[in-house]
Amino acid sequence: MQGLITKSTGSWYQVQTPEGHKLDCRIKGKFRIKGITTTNPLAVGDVVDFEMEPEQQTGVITKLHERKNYIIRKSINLSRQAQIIAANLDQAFLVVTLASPRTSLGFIDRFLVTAEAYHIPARLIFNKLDLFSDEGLEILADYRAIYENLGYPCYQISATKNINVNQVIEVLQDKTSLFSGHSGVGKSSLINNILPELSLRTTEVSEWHDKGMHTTTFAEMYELPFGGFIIDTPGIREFGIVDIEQQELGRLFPEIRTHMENCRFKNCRHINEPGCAVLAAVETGEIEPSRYDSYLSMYHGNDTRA
Ligand SMILES: Nc1nc2c(ncn2[C@@H]2O[C@H](COP(=O)(O)OP(=O)(O)OP(=O)(O)O)[C@@H](O)[C@H]2O)c(=O)[nH]1
Ligand SMILES: [Zn+2]
Repeated sequence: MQGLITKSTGSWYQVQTPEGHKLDCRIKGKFRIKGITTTNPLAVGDVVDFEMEPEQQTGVITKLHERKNYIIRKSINLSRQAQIIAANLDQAFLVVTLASPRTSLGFIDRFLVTAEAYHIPARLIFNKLDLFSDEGLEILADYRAIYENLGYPCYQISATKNINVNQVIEVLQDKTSLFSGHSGVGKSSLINNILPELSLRTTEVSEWHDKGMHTTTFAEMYELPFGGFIIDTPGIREFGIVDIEQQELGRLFPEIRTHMENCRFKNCRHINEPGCAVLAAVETGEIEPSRYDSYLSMYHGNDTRA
């Protein structure tokens, strides 16, 4: 039988059947991804085959279907292992606030670069619109201009005052959408607004806890009544990209990607090389300084690893 993993603890997986039944499953055998070592073999969004365990209410996962994409984070320990957060995503949202808490442009850029690396369309949600001063609204307009020019759709909403949330809902239908963001930006408020019946599901979560399982660091998937799924990523502070070569980093910035073809040297790092078209575009303002700063900081971050 085929199913979709909607919840995971690392040892137990909740699998949803096409009929909507949910079943706790374990894994049989090994599931490995070529090229990277992961702490968890399967994640929410994975499509799997499973069998019922004889005389049990539980199942055994026997096969992982090929993933369209997946997103990982680096493990907290130093083992260079990665944790798969979710698989088979259609799009990823970052919930951002300009104040309490303030999301930095660097953090936004890291999220976008990660999404680019995994070929996942990304969108930005600026939340707590009701709290914005006139000055705040100007900053917001500047931020939107930066990211919309790069092709990332932006939304300005209030999750609790229900402003423009419908614009977000409109792009969720029949898609699997990941939601991420700093703690306190209102991600839970937004998801509760989108899925008012979620309080019903939180009961399920506590039942799950009674089994002695930890859900805190694992993403969770919720089905939308109008088709599609949303994936909440609690406790995930930052995504990581495993094995991204420094040479490839520029390609993950759309505006660097368009200029780098014109650099004098094929292996230009866009740092201080003569004839660098990227540096020239930073000079003219065609490339936003904050974006270029993010490129440099990520480039050097990768440098320390090598
Ligand atoms: N004024 C205002 N407050 C909001 C809005 N959205 C969320 N909040 C408040 O911000 C605080 C944090 O919201 P949460 O939804 O818990 O934030 P979160 O991002 O899920 O945070 P974690 O649960 O820690 O991951 C709460 O006090 C919310 O009521 C908004 O649009 N406007
Ligand atoms: Zn260059």
